[in-house]
Amino acid sequence: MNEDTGAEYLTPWQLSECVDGGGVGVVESSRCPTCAEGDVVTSFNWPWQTHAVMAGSGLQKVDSQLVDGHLSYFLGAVGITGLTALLGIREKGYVTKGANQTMVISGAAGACGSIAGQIGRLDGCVRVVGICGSEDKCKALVEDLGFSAAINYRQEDVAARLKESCPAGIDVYFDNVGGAISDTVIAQMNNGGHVILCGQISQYNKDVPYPPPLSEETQENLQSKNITRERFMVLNYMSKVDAALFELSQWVKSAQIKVLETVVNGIENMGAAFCSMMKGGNIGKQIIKISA
Ligand SMILES: NC(=O)C1=CN([C@@H]2O[C@H](COP(=O)(O)OP(=O)(O)OC[C@H]3O[C@@H](n4cnc5c(N)ncnc54)[C@H](OP(=O)(O)O)[C@@H]3O)[C@@H](O)[C@H]2O)C=CC1
Ligand SMILES: CCCCCC(=O)/C=C/[C@H]1[C@H](O)CC(=O)[C@@H]1CCCCCCC(=O)O
Repeated sequence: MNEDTGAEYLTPWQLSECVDGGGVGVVESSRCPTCAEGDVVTSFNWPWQTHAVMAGSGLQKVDSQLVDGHLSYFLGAVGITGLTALLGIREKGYVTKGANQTMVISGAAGACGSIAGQIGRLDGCVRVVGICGSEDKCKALVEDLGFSAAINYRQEDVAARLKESCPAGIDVYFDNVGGAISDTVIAQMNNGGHVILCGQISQYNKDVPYPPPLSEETQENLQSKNITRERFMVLNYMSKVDAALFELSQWVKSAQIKVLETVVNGIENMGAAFCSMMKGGNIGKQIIKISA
């Protein structure tokens, strides 16, 4: 929403132009050789409209069998969110089966975080601990998604609860939020650990570059313990997308990954749903359903 997004892959929304974001839908009629009526298509630049005329070149055709007809999964678990979780862990997490690793995830009950924790477990971490913003979210992580433990950062002492729930320290940290939560996690990481620098949502309203600068203490912690913390951006791994989507699809279909969504009906509720998501009103992927 800023005049300059600071990221070359995202252009700012313009006043008086239609807002856009990730979307999925069905082609109603087509004059484009690559899209036919009935095709299911997705785009990162889907206009917030009930109907739109879109250029075929900006649409990706998808196979609805990959999600057993549950089209919204193409925006979440079997889409950019699932890819972010899977490729983030595989490219930057260095998870190794049999290595007895503990993974911590911040923003753990959100779209990326809820999938990342489940993949951490499937890839071989022996403990997976989530940090999130409500008791309901903590309950969902442990009881529905199989996390080892969950910490409510709004009500609990995060440092003390991490000590309790990660008795062997932290080896891998999937960071969605940055700020004080991440400083606390990094302080308890083991030598040779890995931070997956996925996002820093707690800092997005500040006028700072990405990634936001770290405190001296946290920088010193990373250096002295030889912890890697490399920037991860899903768009840099497009050659791996097809295989990754197939893997995510298989996990979702076989219920090895459970998908959480918060669904709001009606285009008139899109703005409110977006703001709610930024404040933690969602569990899993925030979806707005425009029509069946
Ligand atoms: N690197 C990449 O390629 C990509 C990175 N991302 C990043 O992944 C992260 C998660 O995105 P996404 O899954 O879409 O969104 P989520 O579904 O996780 O929704 C955002 C969540 O962030 C949490 N949150 C908001 N403000 C704060 C805060 N100040 N401190 C701690 N938590 C906060 C809220 O949960 P709670 O109730 O727990 O506070 C909220 O539900 C973001 O940082 C995003 O930028 C996303 C896509 C690609
Ligand atoms: C033009 C297509 C963009 C598709 C990639 C994507 O999904 C980006 C999503 C951003 C969303 O619009 C808001 C965010 O928080 C997402 C990504 C932010 C990534 C954090 C920074 C990563 C980096 O630049 O290193």
